Amino acid sequence: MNDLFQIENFSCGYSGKFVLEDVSFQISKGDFVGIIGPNGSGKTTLFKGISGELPALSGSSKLNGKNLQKMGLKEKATNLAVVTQTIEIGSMTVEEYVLMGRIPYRNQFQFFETAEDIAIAEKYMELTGVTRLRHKFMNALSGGEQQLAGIARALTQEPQLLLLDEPTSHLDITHQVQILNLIRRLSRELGLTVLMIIHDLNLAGEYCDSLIMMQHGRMRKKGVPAEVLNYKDIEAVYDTVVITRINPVSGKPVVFLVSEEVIQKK
Ligand SMILES: Nc1ncnc2c1ncn2[C@@H]1O[C@H](COP(=O)(O)OP(=O)(O)OP(=O)(O)O)[C@@H](O)[C@H]1O
Repeated sequence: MNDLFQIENFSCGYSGKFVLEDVSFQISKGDFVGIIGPNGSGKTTLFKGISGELPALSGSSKLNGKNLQKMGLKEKATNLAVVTQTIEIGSMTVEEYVLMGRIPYRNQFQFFETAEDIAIAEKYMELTGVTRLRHKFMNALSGGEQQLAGIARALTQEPQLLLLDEPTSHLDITHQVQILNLIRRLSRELGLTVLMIIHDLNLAGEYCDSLIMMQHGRMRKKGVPAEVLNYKDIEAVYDTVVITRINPVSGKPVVFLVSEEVIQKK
């Protein structure tokens, strides 16, 4: 088996109350998996469970067979990187912020970054398009620019598993496509394994190898985009009328919304 990540019968929540229940799935190395589902369906809670921010109420999540909940901080940080929706920025430059991704690799008596650390940070700043912002303070960036710097830092961590919570929510279409193309490429070429929460069903369908659809804190469906993005499941989960078609160029599913006014005229 080449599963890099396995989560089994996993449940977690807040103040000991279940929010996420009995989630099980596996991800192979190099797979790009999207998590979709309506607001409040448990997507971010799942990430908090995987990263160990929330304790497991039952079940386990394993990376390379090792229980993530039991991993030490340093070991976890060299294996797992998380980009959350809100970025803790403080007053530091983009370059300093991105270089923080190398901290887990420092030994006990090392206070400064190495030439290798700098080269790795440079590479990912370039790939994410933030090199031109390197001397700017993080708190002087737009939401989208902060998001790009957050992704640059997570990639600089060179994790095996990358968790991205809505990485494109503040980005214009140029940067959405640039970032998703980059992640796609890194997963194909370097074997980076990615789990990404994404609300845009069309981007999810276009870019992800497979999708996990969440509903009421449970996993409703998992499969390739064509299996998951069908109108019956989408309408049941989102309580919204949709039409699905196939993108004539990519062959991937596309979801159209229809306004109430048009539905009433039909
Ligand atoms: N800190 C918290 N304490 C208690 N309940 C919480 C907390 N954070 C989230 N919840 C609850 O857990 C449920 C799932 O929330 P979660 O943030 O995982 O949803 P989500 O699918 O990521 O939603 P969204 O798409 O809006 O980001 C919601 O009902 C939410 O109110």
